[in-house]
Amino acid sequence: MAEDVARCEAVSKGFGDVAAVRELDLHVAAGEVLALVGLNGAGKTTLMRLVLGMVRPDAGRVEVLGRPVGSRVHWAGVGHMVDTPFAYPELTVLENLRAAALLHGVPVRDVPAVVQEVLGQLQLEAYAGRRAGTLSLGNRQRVGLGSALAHRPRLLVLDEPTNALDPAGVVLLRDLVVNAAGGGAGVLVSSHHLDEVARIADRVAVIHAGRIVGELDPHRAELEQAFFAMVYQADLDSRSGRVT
Ligand SMILES: Nc1ncnc2c1ncn2[C@@H]1O[C@H](COP(=O)(O)OP(=O)(O)OP(=O)(O)O)[C@@H](O)[C@H]1O
Repeated sequence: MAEDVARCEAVSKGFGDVAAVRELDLHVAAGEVLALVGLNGAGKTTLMRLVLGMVRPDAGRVEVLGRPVGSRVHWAGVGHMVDTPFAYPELTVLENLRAAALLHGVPVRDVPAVVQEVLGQLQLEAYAGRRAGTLSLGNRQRVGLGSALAHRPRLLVLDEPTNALDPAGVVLLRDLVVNAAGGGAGVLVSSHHLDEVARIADRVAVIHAGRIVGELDPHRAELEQAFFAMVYQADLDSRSGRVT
């Protein structure tokens, strides 16, 4: 069985009186794409930020690449795009990709080839010399994805990576995610687009009110209907006191 590249055990995180993530268990195995779907405010971003060590859990344990977050996680083995795609606005696209590769530990001699490959994969060649701050949101998202992927991470965490992409970008992303998993990476990706998720995910976890309330088979028909049925049932269970 493939090793887990990310693992959450009974993880909780609150903000004031909002329980954003509640006693949540999750694992992502090497070579699989796990999609996280949920309504607005369900806890997707918070969960990803917990996995990436960007916020500290109130309770529970998060492990990345076999190490508890908070200890010596090999972060160079992780790639992510969460929240607004990160890019240094004053640097060009090429310089941003170079910086990301170096920061993620790509050996200096390999950086030019890695950057050229990513420019090609994300069809950013025409923008290589443009300052990132002058790009459209979709192209910044492509740079963010390139920065997350260039070093071939073992764990890839992408929060709604398609939200600013055009249809061509969506197709590119799909291929990149599937290829990353094919190469052995574990991918945790959130999305609001169930159709899109069905094309790339091995498993689909439904998060609702901070909990994983079930998994959907991405190959089943009527995925949307099954999603809403699961969310509705979770609300009923919670009201009837079966889940607090
Ligand atoms: N820094 C914060 N301070 C206060 N509340 C927060 C903070 N971050 C998240 N929350 C709250 O936690 C809950 C979960 O938010 P989160 O952003 O994780 O949801 P989401 O599933 O990613 O939503 P969306 O689909 O809208 O992006 C929400 O009620 C949100 O308002």
